[in-house]
Amino acid sequence: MSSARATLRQYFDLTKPRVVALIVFTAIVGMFLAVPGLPPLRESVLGFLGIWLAASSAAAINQLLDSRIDAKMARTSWRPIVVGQITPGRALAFALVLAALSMAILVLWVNPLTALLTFASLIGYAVIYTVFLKRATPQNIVIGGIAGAAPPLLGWAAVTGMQGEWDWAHALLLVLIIFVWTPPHFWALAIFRRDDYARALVPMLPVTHGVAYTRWQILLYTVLLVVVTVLPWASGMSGLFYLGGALVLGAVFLWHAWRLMDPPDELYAMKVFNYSIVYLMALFAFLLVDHWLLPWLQPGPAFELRPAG
Ligand code: HEM
Ligand SMILES: CC(C)=CCC/C(C)=C/CC/C(C)=C/COP(=O)(O)OP(=O)(O)O
Repeated sequence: MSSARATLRQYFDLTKPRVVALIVFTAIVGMFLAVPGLPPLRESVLGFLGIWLAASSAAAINQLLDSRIDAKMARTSWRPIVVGQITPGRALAFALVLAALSMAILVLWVNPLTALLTFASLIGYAVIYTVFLKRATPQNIVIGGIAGAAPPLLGWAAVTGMQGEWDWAHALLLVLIIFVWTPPHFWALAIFRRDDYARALVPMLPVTHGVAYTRWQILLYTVLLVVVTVLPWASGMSGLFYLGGALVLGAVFLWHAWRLMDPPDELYAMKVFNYSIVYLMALFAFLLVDHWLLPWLQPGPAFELRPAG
């Protein structure tokens, strides 16, 4: 690889691109669900850019502030700041440029509310979670999960400005789904990587309360997740196509969480973690496709019984 390409790759890695890709996808689904038909092109594209840049900036700040922890963990010891490929000063400058670009785009061309909510999410993850919660309590990822769960609300706000009567309720329902999904997502990985966290003195649940307790918590949150994912259908936001998909995906998640109580091997926790990612991606894809199918699947006038005359 040429050195310019290698450098580009290192800055790209600094933004946790795969996590941010799923985050941005949930924001895009929020945009589509916020309005009937297609969302306005200008606000969608600029909103997408602003949210993507902010999430990338937050990820870079996280790597900057966490570099000493990352250096102690096998999973993260390759990261560009840890191995000296990017200096802390350059990482900070890079993150500040991304954040400034994001805020400029959102304030000038989307709306101030989206900018404010996006900025709060950035601070929530990059500072409140990374600097305080992560090092302080095993509930770190539950509380910190609010920032990672916010993107559907950010997308919704970008295209509506939250002017409609039901905007907050429906957008917060999507946030609630990701919020409840985060503990099973993360704790499955944390079970497998518990030695890493113990070595780095990070109080993650499997370290502070043990693996058996963490497995119960994963099962509990997965049950809650299945219940919460029924709400978009129950509230009339989504249709039967979504409900069917959510129930099948949820049943598989429950089966995994149940098996994790007495797993066949150590690697099973990673299977659950990998499934959690497929689950969220597919769940939001179901929300999106259902939104387009809804007008066709709901009985239209052709099916209505009208009184004669
Ligand atoms: C506080 C909340 C969260 C915590 C603590 C957390 C934690 C983690 C960790 C530790 C990893 C492994 C990353 C690595 O090895 O580089 C990971 C991977 C991942 N997370 Fe999360 N996560 C959270 C929220 C989210 C959210 C909100 C999303 C998306 C909506 C997400 C999507 C992903 C994806 C796609 C991966 C796989 C990345 C890869 O394959 O490189 N996470 N998460
Ligand atoms: C503006 C906006 C939408 C912000 C979104 C913030 C964001 C990128 C959230 C992702 C959460 C995440 C990857 C947590 C990883 O935990 P960790 O940092 O403890 O994991 P690590 O050990 O892999 O670094």
